[in-house]
Amino acid sequence: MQLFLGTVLSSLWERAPLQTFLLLSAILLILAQYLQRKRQHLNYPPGPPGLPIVGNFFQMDYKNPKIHVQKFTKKYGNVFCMHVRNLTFIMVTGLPLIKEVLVNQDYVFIDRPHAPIISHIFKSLGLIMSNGQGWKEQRRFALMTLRNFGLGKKTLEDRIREEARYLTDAIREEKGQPFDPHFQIKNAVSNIICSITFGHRFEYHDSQFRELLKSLDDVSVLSGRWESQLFNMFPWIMKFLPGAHQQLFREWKKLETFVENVVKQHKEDLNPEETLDFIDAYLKELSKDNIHSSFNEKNLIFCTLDLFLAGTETTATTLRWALLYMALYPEIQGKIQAEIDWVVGQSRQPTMADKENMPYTNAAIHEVQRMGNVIPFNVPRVATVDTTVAGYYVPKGTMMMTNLTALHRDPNEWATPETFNPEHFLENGQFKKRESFLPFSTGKRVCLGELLARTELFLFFTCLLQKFTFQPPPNTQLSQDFRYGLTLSPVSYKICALPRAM
Ligand code: HEM
Repeated sequence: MQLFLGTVLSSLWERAPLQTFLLLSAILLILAQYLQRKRQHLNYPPGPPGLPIVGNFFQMDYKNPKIHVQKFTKKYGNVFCMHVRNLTFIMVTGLPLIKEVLVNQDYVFIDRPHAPIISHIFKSLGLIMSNGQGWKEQRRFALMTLRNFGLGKKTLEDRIREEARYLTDAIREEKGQPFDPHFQIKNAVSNIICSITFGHRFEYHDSQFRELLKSLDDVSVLSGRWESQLFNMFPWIMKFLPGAHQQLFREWKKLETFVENVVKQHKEDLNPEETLDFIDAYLKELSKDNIHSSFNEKNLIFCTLDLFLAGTETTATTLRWALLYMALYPEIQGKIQAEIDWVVGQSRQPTMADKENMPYTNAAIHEVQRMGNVIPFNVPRVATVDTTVAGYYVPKGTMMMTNLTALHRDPNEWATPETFNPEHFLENGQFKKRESFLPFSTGKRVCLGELLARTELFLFFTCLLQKFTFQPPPNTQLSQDFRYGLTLSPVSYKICALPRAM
């Protein structure tokens, strides 16, 4: 049949290429409309009509997805549907619907989708992209081990404060001259999760570790490229074609090899009497020899990689936004410094106990997270059974995205949604929690590192502002431009860190 069609088409093409092209386009359009009507008939959420095979691929803005998401939300409402080849995904907007998906129907949407690119990189292992019993076991173990290594306790707080001292020393070395704080911040943040997982920190001048952080950065940027999205559609072709996705795989492999070597070293040095870090704790779990559990060496490597990736990228990006906003809003920076001086002074480092006496600083950190919005559409979920959302039919296997961007910029919720304004989190001078603020998501799959991230953000931020005033370099206009990847991050910028007079 295919051969017959192919022969007919090629002879038509030879005789009348233009007419054949028009005929084919008309057939494709009719087919697209037919599929669209079929979807409406089944009460699928509305959405832009797509082309056969490629679906809505060409209607998406890969550099700034906010643009097409905003456009389609305006046109089709708070639940709209798009598809790219055989992947169908739905975007929900607005707090009630986000809660419906992440909280009320948490067990329906508990799993992650297995789009080709996700399966290729994460192999359905680890913490972020695993599902089912394996995910439950790994998440429980990771949470317990993080607590055993000081999460929520003084020991980890002291570790972060010590790292903040290294960071302030490194920034002081810049002598108030313009510099890009990207890698110093990334190194400092990464050292916290590295000391929990690998058992040690890395010097800021360690060129090998710098290379690794660069790979992490590349992984984040390259995942947002259109070639990586094309891999989701045609993995069997894209596997052989050059492009950003191939570099993404190479950079990820470098990270994987690094962790494999660290695990190998830990196996050689393992002392049954001592558990020094996450890898040691996991190796001991492996020695329990429960063949039915999800604990195995491959999963150890992927859990460690996930902690390294998630524990570095998001928090470091948030802190980069924080310094940028401080330089852009000197008055707000001045108020935060006044609060730090009043509550902490200059003779000691800030501690977590200071937080409750520092409502303005706490509000400013929340505002950095609202404006920075580092995970704009949350990490995707998938419907594990057929269900309905807002009355629309959502079949099993549909990818579900939750629109945190619209939530964090909702003009009905925030007085000045597009402007940095810590007052959003204050009431009568006291810190006020906001329901429409979900940077760590919510429900059973909420960010596993939320407590760690909050502790790091507060301590790094206050320690830096205690010692420096951040300013744009002379005659320079700092921009709030961003780049999309695994996280939404500011484009590289240079800044001056002027030591504060003591
Ligand atoms: C400002 C910093 C951070 C932000 C904004 C953030 C945000 C998020 C979000 C939105 C999710 C998806 C949750 C969902 O699907 O509902 C997530 C998942 C996750 N985060 Fe974070 N995160 C941050 C820091 C961290 C840190 C420091 C760690 C390190 C321990 C971490 C580890 C994870 C892991 C392992 C997951 C996957 C959880 C699962 O699927 O069960 N995150 N994070």
